[in-house]
Amino acid sequence: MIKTAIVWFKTDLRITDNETLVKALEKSECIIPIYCVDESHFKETKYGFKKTGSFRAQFLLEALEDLKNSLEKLGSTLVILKGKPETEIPKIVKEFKVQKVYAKKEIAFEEKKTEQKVQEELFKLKCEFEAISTSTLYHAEDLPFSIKTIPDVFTDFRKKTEKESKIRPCIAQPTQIKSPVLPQTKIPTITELGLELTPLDSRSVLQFKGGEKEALNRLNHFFYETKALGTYKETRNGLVGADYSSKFSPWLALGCISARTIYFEVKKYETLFGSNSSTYWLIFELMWRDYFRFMFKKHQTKFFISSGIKENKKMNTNTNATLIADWINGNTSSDFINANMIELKLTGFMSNRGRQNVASYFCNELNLDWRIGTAYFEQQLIDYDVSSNWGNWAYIAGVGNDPRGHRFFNIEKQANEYDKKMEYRNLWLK
Ligand SMILES: Cc1cc2nc3c(=O)[nH]c(=O)nc-3n(C[C@H](O)[C@H](O)[C@H](O)COP(=O)(O)OP(=O)(O)OC[C@H]3O[C@@H](n4cnc5c(N)ncnc54)[C@H](O)[C@@H]3O)c2cc1C
Repeated sequence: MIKTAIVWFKTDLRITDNETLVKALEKSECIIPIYCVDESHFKETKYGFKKTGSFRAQFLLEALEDLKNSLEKLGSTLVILKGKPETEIPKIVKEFKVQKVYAKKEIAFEEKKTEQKVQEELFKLKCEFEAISTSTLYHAEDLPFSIKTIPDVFTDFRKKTEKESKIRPCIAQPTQIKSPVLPQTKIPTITELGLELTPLDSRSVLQFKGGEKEALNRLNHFFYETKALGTYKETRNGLVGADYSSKFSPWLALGCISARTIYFEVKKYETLFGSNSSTYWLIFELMWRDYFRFMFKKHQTKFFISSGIKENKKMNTNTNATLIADWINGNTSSDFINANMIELKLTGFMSNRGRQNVASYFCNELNLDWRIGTAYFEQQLIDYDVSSNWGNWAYIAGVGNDPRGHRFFNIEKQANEYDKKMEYRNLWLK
């Protein structure tokens, strides 16, 4: 038994189905829950956009507040550290004679690099480190493939995985947490992060609020209050309103809810109200989320280079600032693109249908370097998730996992099909 361990929260801001937290509690007498506010997450990237914009930052701060409250109810708290994890975590290790640090396992390049740096510093202090995979529906070890042999075509991955792999049960939340006397720390304000709170636009699909409690409220609303889950497959290409799709993405991105929790709740819903193609389709979409994560594990940094996972494919390198600004501000020649881009700018959210269209427009009609559009999404999206964002963009740019090679959306046709009555365009353009 270890005397004191740290639980380093990152994008797993929940206490239910959090294996990292539960494992640390099982193996140690007391734990120190920490979160590191790393300034570099709020700086500009090489593409000239912020790494985190105000919508996601605000959502993150709310999620931290909620996690802190939950931990306090269990007898502990959340220690907020400000600075680089590799500098700040060792300070706590020294002060509290911590023997082991538990954290969520990372898959993307920058996050893995930080994980490594922390590990190196801990090694010098003879402090152990364990990273645990907690963000996917299927555990990587339970897949019918090794990471290297996961097919580059989603359908091949899905069919075999559905047939041969099982989803592990959720892990119950702890009932009590023992911690040493910990310093009272403050969650920063959005201004302290160098950002400004953007007032909520009344046309926003939802008043997103960060935290596990809000994630569960949203699940309850979508599954039970409205039973919108039962018609999800028919409504999921919608553009207006809260319930055409689940809107789980911001909570999933920060780990306020686990994909497994959603899965088992779908199973419960199916027992109560029956299964249909809609209940299945939500799980199907969660498998896409898993897939991009596993693709990141397989191809690593390739998703950040111009040719993506397509060796040496020549791509547009155009960085025309006027075209980019017109796309961002909704000043293009397409009213459908403009409506979507204005929604993103003013709310931090855009439907999946919208995302596909604006990404295709950026790559295929404006012929710009796809990574610039991706980086703008990274700043702006309330639900930004490294693998889902870069993976989907690469897919549309024709350098990712699209078996067709290159998808070209006919924007006018899409607008006529999905916004026949101009309801969406009128909402954002008038
Ligand atoms: C260019 C582009 C960029 C995107 N960037 C992101 C991103 O940064 N973060 C993000 O979470 N999703 C991203 N998506 C995927 C998808 O658009 C959003 O997950 C979805 O619109 C969120 O709304 P929802 O929660 O109501 O989805 P629902 O339709 O209710 O789906 C349920 C969940 O399934 C997952 N999911 C659905 N579609 C996809 C998909 N295509 N890829 C991966 N996971 C999916 C999400 O976790 C989602 O919350 C992107 C898609 C495109 C085309």
